[in-house]
Amino acid sequence: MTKNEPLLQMKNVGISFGGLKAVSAIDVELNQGELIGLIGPNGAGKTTTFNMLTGVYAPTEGEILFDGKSLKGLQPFQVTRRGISRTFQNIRLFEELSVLDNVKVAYHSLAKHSMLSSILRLPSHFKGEKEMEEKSIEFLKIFQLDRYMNEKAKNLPYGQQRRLEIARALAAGPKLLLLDEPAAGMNPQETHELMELIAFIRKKFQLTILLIEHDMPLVMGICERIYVLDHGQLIAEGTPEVIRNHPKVIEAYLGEEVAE
Ligand SMILES: Nc1ncnc2c1ncn2[C@@H]1O[C@H](COP(=O)(O)OP(=O)(O)OP(=O)(O)O)[C@@H](O)[C@H]1O
Repeated sequence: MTKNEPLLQMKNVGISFGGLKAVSAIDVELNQGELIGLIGPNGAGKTTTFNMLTGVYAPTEGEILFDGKSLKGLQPFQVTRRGISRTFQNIRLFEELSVLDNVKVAYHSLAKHSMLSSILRLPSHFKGEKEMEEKSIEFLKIFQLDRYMNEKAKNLPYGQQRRLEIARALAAGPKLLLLDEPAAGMNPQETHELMELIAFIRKKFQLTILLIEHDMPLVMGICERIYVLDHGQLIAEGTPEVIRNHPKVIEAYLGEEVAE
């Protein structure tokens, strides 16, 4: 990737499920370090877009370039290794595992030490394991979750479970972080803390972030630019100010949420 090239380029990317065009030839560009929103009414194609970016679905049209290289044909774990991590709309933690193990699992998926050394329990395995544990604890500290590290994930309060999901996504060392409705189900206080956390991790880890969110004050408050999807089409793109006043966006939302 040259210095001025976007980190992510979606060129005419779309996908059909049978007769339904869920996403239709969209163009999205994210520059290194940007925090960008992806909004739209229910069923607009936002999560489907994330699924195409992470190798869950293969686009039926267009191409996706990440860090200058095509993502075509990659499986989700390969996309993670290239540097794209995500969280899910419905929290997906290993509920019965400890908070610490939930983060360690993310390291395991990237582990450099070989399967053989792990089976044979060679010294390199223990070194790798110890390093993973130390790094995982570091992440938990950043998210103020270290005091819960031996607790089962399912026992954490809801807002903390969402934070743990983000911690786990970050443990994979992404360049691009995709957050799918991270504030869903949070109370205003938790949402406010989440906004601060997103701003903080973005700086600390020099991340580029794409954020799906229905909480308009949150999106308008922290995103530099916003893409708006409606019925699988990209209907607008621009700064929060532009989006707030965009006739097509107001129409898609029936003028309510965005104008507030
Ligand atoms: N695997 C699939 N098979 C068939 N249709 C699908 C599949 N995945 C998504 N769709 C359809 O694609 C459209 C877009 O769905 P998507 O979940 O991306 O919307 P969304 O914008 O994320 O909505 P929400 O805000 O409700 O989460 C919907 O009509 C949905 O039913």
